[in-house]
Amino acid sequence: MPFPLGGNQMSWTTNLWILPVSLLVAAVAALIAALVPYVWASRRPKSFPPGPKPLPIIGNLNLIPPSKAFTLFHEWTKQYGPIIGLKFGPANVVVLNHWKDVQELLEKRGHIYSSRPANYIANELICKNETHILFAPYGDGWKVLRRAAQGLFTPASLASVLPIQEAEATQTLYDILREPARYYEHIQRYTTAVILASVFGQRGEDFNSPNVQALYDVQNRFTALLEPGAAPPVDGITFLQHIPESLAPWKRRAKEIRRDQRALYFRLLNGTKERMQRGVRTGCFMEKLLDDQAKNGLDEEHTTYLGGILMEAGSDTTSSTLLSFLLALLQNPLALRRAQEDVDRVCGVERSPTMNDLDDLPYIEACMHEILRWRPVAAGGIPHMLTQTDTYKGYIFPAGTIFFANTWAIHHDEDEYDEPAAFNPDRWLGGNKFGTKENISTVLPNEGKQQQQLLQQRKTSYGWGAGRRICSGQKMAEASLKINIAKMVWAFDFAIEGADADARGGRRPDVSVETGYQGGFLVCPKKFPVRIRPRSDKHAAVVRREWEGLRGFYESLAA
Ligand code: HEM
Repeated sequence: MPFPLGGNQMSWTTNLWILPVSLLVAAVAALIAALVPYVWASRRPKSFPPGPKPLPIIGNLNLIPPSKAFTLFHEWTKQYGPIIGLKFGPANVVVLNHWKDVQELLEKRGHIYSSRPANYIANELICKNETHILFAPYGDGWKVLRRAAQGLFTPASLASVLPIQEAEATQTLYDILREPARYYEHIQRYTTAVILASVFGQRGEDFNSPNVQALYDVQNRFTALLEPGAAPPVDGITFLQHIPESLAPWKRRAKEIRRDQRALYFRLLNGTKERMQRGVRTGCFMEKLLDDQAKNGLDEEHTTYLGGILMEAGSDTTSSTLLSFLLALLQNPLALRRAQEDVDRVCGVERSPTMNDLDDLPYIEACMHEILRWRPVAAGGIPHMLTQTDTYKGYIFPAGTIFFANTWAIHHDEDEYDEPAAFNPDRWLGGNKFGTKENISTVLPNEGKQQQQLLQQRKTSYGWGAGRRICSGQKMAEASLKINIAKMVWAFDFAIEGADADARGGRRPDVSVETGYQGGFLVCPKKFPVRIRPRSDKHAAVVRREWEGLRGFYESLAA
């Protein structure tokens, strides 16, 4: 039957030609119809904060680099001010670059600024059923997970983890003494081993241990898949979610990550369960979680994932920060000497620092604050989503707007900090609680009440996020950072590889966040050349002796 277009005088060949053209026209019309809502949605909303002009459909995505966008946003503050409004396709995005706005919005108005944006790959393909506390939307599911997680972070639980953190830091010194060239892996091992022991009661003896390896492998693949460009923009242009798996390699990758992640998390949980069945308990967090499963309202799946995700959240965040610290020492050798004076004053050469010493080590504390400021590990912030329309400083933020607290800009603000690009722990001394320029954070009596209140609520670091989603593991991470910083500077001299005694010459490492750091979601230095030597034979002997003394402790944990 001829195609009824153009009358009966048309030949059959013309009809055959018209058929595909009309199909094409219909397809193009359907595509245009499908895209119209996206073109419409990529326009800037009314009274939105200033920002670059968006393009149809993609909005400002053409301007956003695949990683380290936080430095670009910081740069843009000169043009647009501290609150920047952007369009990521149809999504409204606001970047907050000043701590005061983070405090006013994410913190004070936390009841509406605490959800997470849709993340199809993380929430629907990899960690289904709201099992991932970091990605879960604000609501009952997240609240149950958060409440259960808090069990690990009560003062009593945190105190019970301190001996593990100290023991693992002692092993890290021993590992670095034996194999200084593998310093990077030894530090990565430390953070995973602490969570393996405190959460699962299991041992992460070496970076090559199967569980440590499996964690970093799955974690790296997971974060790589979430990087912009690794998959089509399925959260903005949602019909792309329906691409069949045979045409979507990213779906296959997600499936494989899910398979390997589940295998690891269930293997760990089963290991803990088997040990409990044999009547052996280490007091780890999973034991409590399994005992209280009914009370916590967590099923097997959510219990397993909570443990696994604590390991994810606590591993490369803390290790990347410690690695940045070593890099910083190469930029500022004076800070190393000052830190060594601090620990020597308290410990001498007979023993390395312990948890009990930390309150007497102000320079070590200053080093921790400074490294969190200089190289905040989640520098661009973890996105928060607004759940109802809000107004602020004359702007209107529609419900669903995504907020980033740009920690990089907050902590590199030249109005707040002297020479923000320099690693200088001294800025935190002399009672300077925020490491800021003189007097800038002082609460003045003649200041308005609201301003006074704001200054009183200021956080030392915004590197832990803000509001109801603030990092649950902050206290645990701080203890890890301080004990490792204290022990490492006590035991070793860190210098530029190939340099003379005054650290002149040699292979200068690249400290630039742009070029010396890996791409990706977390700010982690690339492996850098560093010469690590024990400060003396005596220091080396103490490191060996202290490690030997802890053998029994390590053996109490399952391999
Ligand atoms: C230097 C180390 C660490 C840094 C800088 C860090 C930073 C952060 C940041 C920025 C967030 C997002 C906060 C927000 O959305 O406002 C976060 C969330 C979280 N962190 Fe950490 N973190 C660290 C270590 C840890 C450790 C050791 C643990 C646990 C063992 C942990 C557990 C969590 C959890 C469970 C969340 C999810 C909170 C939620 O969405 O409700 N973190 N962390």
